Amino acid sequence: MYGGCRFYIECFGMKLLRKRDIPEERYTNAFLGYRPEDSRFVIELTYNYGLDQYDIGTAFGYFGKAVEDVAKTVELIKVNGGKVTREPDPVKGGTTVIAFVEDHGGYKFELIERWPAPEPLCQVMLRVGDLNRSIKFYEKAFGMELLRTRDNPEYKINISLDAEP
Ligand SMILES: C[C@@H](O)C(=O)SC[C@H](NC(=O)CC[C@H](N)C(=O)O)C(=O)NCC(=O)O
Ligand SMILES: [Zn+2]
Repeated sequence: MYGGCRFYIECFGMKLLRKRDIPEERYTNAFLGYRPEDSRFVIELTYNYGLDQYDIGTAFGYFGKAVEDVAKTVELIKVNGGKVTREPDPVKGGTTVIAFVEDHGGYKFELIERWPAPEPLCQVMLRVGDLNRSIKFYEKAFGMELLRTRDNPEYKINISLDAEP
C-alpha cells in the first residue's frame, strides 16, 4: 500500500490525508490529495488483501494533472519508478504541452502544463460510446455544465468537458 502512496507523494506532491484498515473486510484504503477531502478532489487508493494485479480496461482514459513544468515532473516520475508513455510535447493539434505517465498499477495521468492551478488534479478522461447521451447524463444527473467540445476529425475524436457550474 505505501509503495502506491509513495508515487503520489514523491511525484505529485500530494499528502497522505488518512488511511483506514478494515481487516474484517480484508481491505485498506488511503486518501491522498492537496487539501482536506471535504473541499477538494482526492484519490482513494484501495488495497484488497492479497490482490496486486487489476485490469484497468480501455474505457478509463486518464486523470488530468496540471503541473508547472511537465518535463520536470516527467523526470520525477522516471526517478520514482513510474512509466512515461508519451514524452513532453505540445498536444497533437494544439499548443498545450502534455505528457502521459503511469503509476505502478498502470493508472494513466495526463500531465498538462498549466499553472497556477487551484485544483492540480483537474480532470478525468472517460471514453464513451455515445457522447451526446453522456453529456446529457452528466448535465441532468450530476448538475454539470457543458463547458466546451473539441472536434478533431483528423484524429477522429470528439471531446467534451463538463464541470460543476
Ligand atoms: C485537450 C487535451 O486535454 C487533451 O487531452 S487531447 C489529448 C489527445 N486525446 C486524444 O487523442 C483522444 C482520442 C484517443 N484516440 C484516445 O482515445 O485517447 C491525445 O491523446 N493526443 C495524443 C498526443 O500525443 O497529443
Ligand atoms: Zn485530455
